[in-house]
Amino acid sequence: MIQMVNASKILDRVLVLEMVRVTEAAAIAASRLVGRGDEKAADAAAVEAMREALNNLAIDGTVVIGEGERDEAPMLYIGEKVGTAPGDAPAIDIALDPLEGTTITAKAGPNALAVLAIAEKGCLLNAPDVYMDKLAVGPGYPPGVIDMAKSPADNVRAVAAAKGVDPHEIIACVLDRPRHEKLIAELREVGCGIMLIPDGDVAGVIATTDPDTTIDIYLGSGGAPEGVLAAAALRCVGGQLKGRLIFRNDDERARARKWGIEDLDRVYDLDELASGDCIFAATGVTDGSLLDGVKRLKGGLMTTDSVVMRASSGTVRWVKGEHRARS
Ligand SMILES: O=P(O)(O)OC[C@H]1O[C@](O)(COP(=O)(O)O)[C@@H](O)[C@@H]1O
Ligand SMILES: [Mn+2]
Repeated sequence: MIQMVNASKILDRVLVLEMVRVTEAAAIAASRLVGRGDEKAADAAAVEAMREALNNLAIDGTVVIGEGERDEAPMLYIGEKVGTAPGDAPAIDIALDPLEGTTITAKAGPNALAVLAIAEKGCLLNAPDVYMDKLAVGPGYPPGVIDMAKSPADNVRAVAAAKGVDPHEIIACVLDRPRHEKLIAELREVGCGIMLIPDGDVAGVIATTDPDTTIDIYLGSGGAPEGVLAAAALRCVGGQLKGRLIFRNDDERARARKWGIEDLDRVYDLDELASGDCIFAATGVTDGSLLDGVKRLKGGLMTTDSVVMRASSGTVRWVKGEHRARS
C-alpha cells in the first residue's frame, strides 16, 4: 500500500509539475545560445522565458532570490511579484537562477541548468548576492559529520571515517578558482581526489547526493543565492549543507542587513537556508552529472531532461520532455 505523506497544504501538488514547465522554458530558450560565446544573451533569453512561464501560473509568487536588486535587474528582481493570482492563491516565495552556468553555456561546457525553488512564505533565506562558504555531503551520514568550525582536512577525514574508507578514497568537489588555492593545497595534503569544476556549484552540491558522480563532499565558496537553491534540493533528497555568508566590504554587509540578516557570521544549517515544505526543479541546458542538456533534433523536435522534487514527500521525479515546433 502506498503511504500518503502529510504534505503541506500551501504548496499545491499540481505545482510540482508546473515547476518543470518553467525550468523547461528557460532551458530551451538558453539552449539556442549554447556555445555562442555570449553569456549575456544566453542569460537574458533564460530570464525572459522563465519570467513569462511563471507569469502564466495561477500563483501569488514573490521572487526572493532572483536576478539582483530592482535597480540592477529589469526582470525577476528580488521582490518582483509573479503569477496570475495575487491575493487569491497562497503566497509563495521563489528562488530562481534561470541560467545557472552562464559561462558554461557560452562555452558549451557541462552542467548548465535552469533552476527554481519555491517554498512557503518566509521559508527561504533572503540571501544577498554575496559569496557563501559551502560545505555539503549527501544523505546517509551521521548528523554533524561536516562542521564549518573544522578544517577542510578534518572534514574530509570525518567523512572518510563515517564512510569507512581511507581519506585517499574520498572525492571532493571544488570550484576551480584562485581563491581556493589554499583549500586545494590542504586537500592535496590529505590525499583525497579533487574534482575541480569550472562553474555551477548548484550541480556540484547536488552531485554529493548521487553515488554515480563519486563525489563525497563539496567544499568552497560560491554564490549565496546558489547556496539557497542547493539547500532546497538537499531538503528534498537528504544530505547536509552548511553555509556562511562572506562579506568583502561594507556595501555587501549593508545589503545583508537590508534583507534582515543581523548575525553576519552565522553558520546556516540546511533547514535555515530552506525550511518548511519546498519544491526544487531543474532542467539541463547542457549535458551534466545531474541532467542531460536540451537536444535539438530533426524536424523541430527538442528534448529536455528535468528533475523535480518535493521536501514534504521526498518524491523525486525525472521528467523527459519532447517538444515539437508547431507551424
Ligand atoms: O564565478 P564566481 O564569482 O566564482 O562565482 C561562483 C558562482 O558562479 C557560478 O559558477 C555560475 O553562476 P551564474 O552562471 O549564475 O553566474 C555558480 O555556480 C557559483 O555559485
Ligand atoms: Mn548561478
